[in-house]
Amino acid sequence: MRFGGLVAVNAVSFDVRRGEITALIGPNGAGKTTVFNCITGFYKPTVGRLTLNRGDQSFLLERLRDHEISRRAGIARTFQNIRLFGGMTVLENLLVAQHAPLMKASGMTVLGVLRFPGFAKAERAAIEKAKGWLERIGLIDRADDPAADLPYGDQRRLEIARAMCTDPVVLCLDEPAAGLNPSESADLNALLRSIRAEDGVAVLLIEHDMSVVMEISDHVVVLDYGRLICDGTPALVREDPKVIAAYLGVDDEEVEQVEREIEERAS
Ligand SMILES: Nc1ncnc2c1ncn2[C@@H]1O[C@H](COP(=O)(O)OP(=O)(O)OP(=O)(O)O)[C@@H](O)[C@H]1O
Repeated sequence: MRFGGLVAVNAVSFDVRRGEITALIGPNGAGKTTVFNCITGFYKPTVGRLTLNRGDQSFLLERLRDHEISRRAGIARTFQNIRLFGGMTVLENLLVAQHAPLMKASGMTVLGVLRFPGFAKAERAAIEKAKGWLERIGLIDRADDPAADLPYGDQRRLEIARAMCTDPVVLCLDEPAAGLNPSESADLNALLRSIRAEDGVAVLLIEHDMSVVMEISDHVVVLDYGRLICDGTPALVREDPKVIAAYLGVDDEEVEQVEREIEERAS
């Protein structure tokens, strides 16, 4: 992905698998958000291919329009800053996420206004699904409160539930643990683990909090200056000299020295 003369992401290739949590990490400016923006259709990569395999269907994401990436391919995302509809209730936020199927069931409004049975059924199903997610994230008692009134950690989990209400196959989370206290962070980890176990979704997250990354991810991809420098299990990534050097801000020529120091410490 180029921005004028700047190559923000260069020849990066990795897989994200269903039923796994993949963390995308790297120092500031490494290109993580740019990768997210390419996957979710905010940017069209200058060169390259993003393939999503879903059952026997295959989607080339860079060729789809933004709304098709969420609706047809099944990719959902959250942002670094919370983007709930603060004035809407907690429940309404989850219904908005189901707007597309509801609009279809309402025959683009007409059947909805006339309360056709098909629409009433779809509406009930949407409310049931929303309530199911509120049970899962422990917010059913706050269903009718404005979303903006929730504590920060609850808002983060509500955002994830909202993304899940679109029935995604890939859930992209941009720094979900940012600003959370340890107890909120533990609740977030539990939610992500349950999504991995119960929903068969591929979770891709950008995260700076290494305790979250090491605790919940199955697979870690590390970027530095727009290039992929490591791709493997948390244990492998933690010991990789290139990763340690990137995080310590070590120059390229000093990487060998860091490698030697790590080997000496290990022996
Ligand atoms: N729209 C844009 N126009 C020009 N340059 C951009 C644009 N978006 C990102 N960049 C540049 O691309 C590089 C990668 O930025 P990106 O935001 O993807 O990094 P990041 O790893 O997400 O960083 P952070 O951890 O700070 O969020 C940076 O040099 C950034 O300045």
